[in-house]
Amino acid sequence: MNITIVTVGKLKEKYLKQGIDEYLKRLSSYAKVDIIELPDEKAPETLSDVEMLQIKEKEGERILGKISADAHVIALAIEGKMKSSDELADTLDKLATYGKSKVVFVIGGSLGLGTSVMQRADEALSFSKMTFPHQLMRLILVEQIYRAFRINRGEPYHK
Ligand SMILES: C[S@@+](CC[C@H](N)C(=O)[O-])C[C@H]1O[C@@H](n2cnc3c(N)ncnc32)[C@H](O)[C@@H]1O
Repeated sequence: MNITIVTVGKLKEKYLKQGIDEYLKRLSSYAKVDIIELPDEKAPETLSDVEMLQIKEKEGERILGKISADAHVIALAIEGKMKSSDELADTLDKLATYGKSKVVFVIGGSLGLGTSVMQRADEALSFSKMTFPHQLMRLILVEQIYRAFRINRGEPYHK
């Protein structure tokens, strides 16, 4: 399976980078996982609703430019559907079974994801009602993808 994580905004924190690299290393035995980091638009503190929409759509164009037509897209969104780790594992297992070998996870920037990306997404996945910074979300996501592969292989993983 080819997994791509498309993210908006730079990963600046060294401690998060180390954690992400560790999970990418572990994941390399199970799947090809690539991270595409896209630049974010400058977002000053005070923005009108229209300006916010414009920023999200500009970032959205960049995101959509990285997604091929045959990919299954999972957009990370607070208002998406919550899943257990077993359910995410099952989703990835079913996609592999039905020949969907390209899976793209999308993490938005500080304003979130725009309408065009949400419309392209095959599903929206929520990690809780809480808001996580995009950099931390990247680490949480790679850990959960790793956990999913371990679950699907029936391999032990600390609870
Ligand atoms: C700082 S958050 C954006 C917050 C923005 N106000 C919103 O409502 O989407 C950056 C990105 O991290 C991801 N994210 C943050 N918290 C999340 C959660 N609880 N579940 C799923 N994705 C989340 C989303 O992709 C979001 O676009």
